[in-house]
Amino acid sequence: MADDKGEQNNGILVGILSISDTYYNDSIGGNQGKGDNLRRLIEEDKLFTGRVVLEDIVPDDREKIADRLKEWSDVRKLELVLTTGGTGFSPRDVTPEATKSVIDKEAPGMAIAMIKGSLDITPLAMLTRLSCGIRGSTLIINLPGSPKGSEECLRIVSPSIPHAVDLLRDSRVEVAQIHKDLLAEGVKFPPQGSNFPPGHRDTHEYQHHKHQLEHTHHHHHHHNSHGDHGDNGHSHHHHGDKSPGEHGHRAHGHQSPGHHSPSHHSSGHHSPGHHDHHHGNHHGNHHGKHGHHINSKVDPSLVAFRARESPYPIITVDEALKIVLEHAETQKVEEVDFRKALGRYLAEDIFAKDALPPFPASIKDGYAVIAADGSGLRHVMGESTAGDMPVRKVTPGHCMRINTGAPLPQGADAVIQVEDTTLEKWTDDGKREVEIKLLTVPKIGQDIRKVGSDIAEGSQVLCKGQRLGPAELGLLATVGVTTIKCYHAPVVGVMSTGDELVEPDAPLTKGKIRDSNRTTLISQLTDYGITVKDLGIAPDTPDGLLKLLKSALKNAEIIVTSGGVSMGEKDFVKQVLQADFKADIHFGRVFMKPGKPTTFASLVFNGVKKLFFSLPGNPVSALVTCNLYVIPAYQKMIGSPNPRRTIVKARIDRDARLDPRPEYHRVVLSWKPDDPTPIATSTGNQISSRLLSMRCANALMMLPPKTDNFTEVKVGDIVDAMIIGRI
Ligand SMILES: Nc1nc2c(c(=O)[nH]1)N[C@H]1C(S)=C(S)[C@@H](COP(=O)(O)OP(=O)(O)OC[C@H]3O[C@@H](n4cnc5c(N)ncnc54)[C@H](O)[C@@H]3O)O[C@H]1N2
Ligand code: MOO
Ligand SMILES: [Mg+2]
Repeated sequence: MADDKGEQNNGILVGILSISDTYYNDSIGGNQGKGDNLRRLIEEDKLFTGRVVLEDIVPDDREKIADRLKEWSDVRKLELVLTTGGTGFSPRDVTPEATKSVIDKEAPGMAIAMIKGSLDITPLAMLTRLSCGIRGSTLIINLPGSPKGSEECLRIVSPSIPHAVDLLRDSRVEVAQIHKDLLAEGVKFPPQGSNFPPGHRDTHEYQHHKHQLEHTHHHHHHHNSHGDHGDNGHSHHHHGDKSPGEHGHRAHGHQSPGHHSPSHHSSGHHSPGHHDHHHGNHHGNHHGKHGHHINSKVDPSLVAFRARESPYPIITVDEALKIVLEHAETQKVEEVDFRKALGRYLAEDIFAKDALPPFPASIKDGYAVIAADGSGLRHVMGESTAGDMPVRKVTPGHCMRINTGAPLPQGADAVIQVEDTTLEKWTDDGKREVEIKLLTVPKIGQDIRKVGSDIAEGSQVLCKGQRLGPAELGLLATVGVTTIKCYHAPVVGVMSTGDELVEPDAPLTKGKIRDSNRTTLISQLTDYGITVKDLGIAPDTPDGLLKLLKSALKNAEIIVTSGGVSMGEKDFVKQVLQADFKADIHFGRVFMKPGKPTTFASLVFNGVKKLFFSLPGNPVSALVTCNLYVIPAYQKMIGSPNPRRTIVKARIDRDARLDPRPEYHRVVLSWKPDDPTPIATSTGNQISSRLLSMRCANALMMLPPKTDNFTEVKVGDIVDAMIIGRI
């Protein structure tokens, strides 16, 4: 597994990196042939058995050189990288510095040999600064810039190169072999998927797993035969790990020996592939404030040992949501000021201590009268306005001006609205009404709200478990209950991960994209009244992730990350959660589109249960899975009796082909005048990188997975749609 036979037969895989400002500028649009002499030495003169597979020119720029060296060793997996140029004394010469910044180990002997050999030829060799070393399993050798100098130096070190490369290859094979042997001896590596499903952790299962570790293609009967192929063009059909709805047994992926398999039951031996030295953080931990180094147990250099199939069983959305809701425990009750309680759930019943209205109150602007007087003339004796209690009593033949909401004066038993009266007599200055005429016959109680007619004294106005929206908070204000018992509202921390990410206001430099997930996730959560903590961007390194996640634990109870959960060799989130935090990974894959690598984990920190939602990095996947899992979990924690999303029926506006995975197709729901069923208008291309497919979407049309007989839905079909936005 560690070595491809073909590679060995063709000799050492070599890259030649020329470093020169001048050559770089001249070379734009075409390689100027710098480094050709070295290629000839290898391929024609056969200095050693090798093949030059990559050649490039970069300017004398430390970062550019370092980036290329990292790419060639980590991604391109070259076995030998020769640099030529940038090794002198001029201020622009930075090749040795760039090299030193990326290598794990120096190989000073090679540099000494080259300098010693060159000194025999010219004393000017004293001015050559060369660095050689090893990054991962790649040997990097600096050579001088001049064709003559570089050739001489390569000749000097070439006898040692094949053996050096062999040793680096061997170490890979050896590590793999050691772990294979350990497995054969029955050393307890954590069983795969041992956290899932939660009810299946018995010893029997565990033993069963141990025996299965090497024979991983282990099929169980599924009730459901959907394979999972063809997602976004990655259409490898794996076996064994695609078992939607699989109960009772976990699916088994292929265990790579150095891979941290998903478990917290690690018996002190959780990192079989871990070397006892720690690598520096090659990628620069840009969050390091104090220069304090935190070391993750995850070794980022073991690229070759990453799992080639996900060890996490794929589970259905229903199962995933059930697990999430089981772990999202309703929080403890706390007292809060009602002004801070919008969106929260009551943990107590609320009663009215007073009646509303507390006095008989007028419903109209008009006159308080005695009904028995009938219609006709009344002498106006004064007024009752809101906010005052009238002192005078209405006597027969009299009336009192009254406003809406004002207390009914004593003696009166009806209100006549001003529209039903005429003014008969008034004072010359126009300041006083003296006599009016009622045009209608008043009835007792007319236009009067009785005491307690809105809220009776002592009655229950709110119940435990009700959500506090605007009206409910208004009721609390009305009854004067300003401190209430609610379920604790956890703080949600939101973090992006990825070396490619820059802040939205930053200019785009090479290879970078702007971080949109923090914006979408923070906004989505804030929209639900959630207190959100922005945790920033973590780099794609175990150390960087560890550091940011550690601080996240102190600041948040639910931690939402995006990115770094799939199969990439830089996808370290799951490994760090498991190896460094000993987190319980409840699931690591869900049979859905988008959102397949959605990961959910928990751990107890300082006595508090913390939940981790590690959402996929694709912008749509992150936002959809936040809606599907994070929001229901939060709702459950703050006491919602019904935390699941609302699902309605909708009519699809076009034909849509089904995906092998159940799809959450983004739509805009709208209503036509004569049709009670909403129309679901698709947002178009549903690829999970396309955030435009979420634009204005207020629902997710829940399309079933494709089967042999059922491959598409047709325009006009009625489908389930999950409401995720304002309707
Ligand atoms: N070999 C396989 N590759 C992939 C699989 C798989 O099963 N096997 N699954 C694919 C699926 S499905 C998804 S979804 C993605 C999920 O990837 P990760 O969660 O590991 O995320 P990254 O690799 O870090 O990023 C994916 C993508 O999203 C962009 N991204 C990440 N963070 C942000 C952000 N904050 N703002 C904007 N864009 C972001 C990132 O640049 C990548 O383009 O994996 C598939 N691969
Ligand atoms: O396709 Mo992934 O499942 O985009 O989220
Ligand atoms: Mg990835």
